[in-house]
Amino acid sequence: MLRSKILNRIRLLKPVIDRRCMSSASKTPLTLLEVDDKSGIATLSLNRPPVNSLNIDLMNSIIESITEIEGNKSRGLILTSANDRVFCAGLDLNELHKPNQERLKEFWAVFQDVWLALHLCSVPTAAAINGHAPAGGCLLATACEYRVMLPQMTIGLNETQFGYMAPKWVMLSYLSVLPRRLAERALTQGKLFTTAEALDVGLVDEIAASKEEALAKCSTFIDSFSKANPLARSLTKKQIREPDVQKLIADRAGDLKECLEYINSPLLQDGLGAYFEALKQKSRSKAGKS
Ligand SMILES: CCCCCC/C=C\CC(=O)SCCNC(=O)CCNC(=O)[C@H](O)C(C)(C)COP(=O)(O)OP(=O)(O)OC[C@H]1O[C@@H](n2cnc3c(N)ncnc32)[C@H](O)[C@@H]1OP(=O)(O)O
Repeated sequence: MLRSKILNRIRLLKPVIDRRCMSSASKTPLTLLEVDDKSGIATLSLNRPPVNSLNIDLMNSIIESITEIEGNKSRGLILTSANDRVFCAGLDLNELHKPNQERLKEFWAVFQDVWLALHLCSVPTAAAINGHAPAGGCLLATACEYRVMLPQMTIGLNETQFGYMAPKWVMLSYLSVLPRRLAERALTQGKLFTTAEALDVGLVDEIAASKEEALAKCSTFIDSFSKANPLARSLTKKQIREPDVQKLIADRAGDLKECLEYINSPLLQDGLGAYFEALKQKSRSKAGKS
């Protein structure tokens, strides 16, 4: 009785996800999903060159893969990148800069969905962070239960550096990993932590010398649940994560409204435009040098 009550409650908490993965214009798969026959662990690799920036298609592809992993009885999920320099560059700035308003609404709803899907994923989750993970990339990593990172990369919620304030639920993801005082300072500074700093403050759990080692450490973490009953484990995770999730689910429309106003404000658009242009300039001068 109690169990079915809890299950019903959890079902209500789960976002309704009814989207099919859309292929990009180039028809390359935006995510690669492999399930290891022996271990039963699924590895989901982000595969949107050049930097796995999160557009609607990539986020839908992640959601679809998570749904598949939950349905196919995988024992755990490892999130990683097919790119060996960048785990995920965060939200696709093309979606935020001078946006089409209808598309922006869809984009924000899918962004909320992808976080909810990963944050509430019923199987154990770990991120093998084999490249830089700024902003939305950091958010994906912190939605996972465990993080292993390669040396000499950066990770953090750097939104204030390009003029944005992260939404409350994005901040909560940080607060679930970092002590409050540290999270406040890092968020207000828009700090990007180096791998060594991230380990020091507990933003990542381990450092690995190679992607293979990171994947192995993530598998070991997932194996650590072998003695736990899967249903009891997933219900426990959801109960603990519920307060953060409820804040967003209870007011998705309010979050969307706030974000649209915020993104469309001229000051933010100007700041974002300058930031994006500087990124493009840096990329051009790098290409010129090589
Ligand atoms: C309510 C307001 C919204 C709040 C929402 C809160 C949550 C998340 C917000 C975000 O995620 S916004 C995105 C923030 N992302 C960043 O600040 C990262 C920016 N990128 C980088 O720092 C670097 O690109 C990198 C990830 C460290 C990789 O460096 P690398 O040297 O390998 O590559 P680059 O030469 O810099 O870039 C290659 C190519 O990719 C383009 N690009 C990079 N990042 C993005 C991006 N986020 N969106 C779109 N495009 C991106 C970059 O311009 C280059 O393109 P070309 O100029 O060569 O065409």
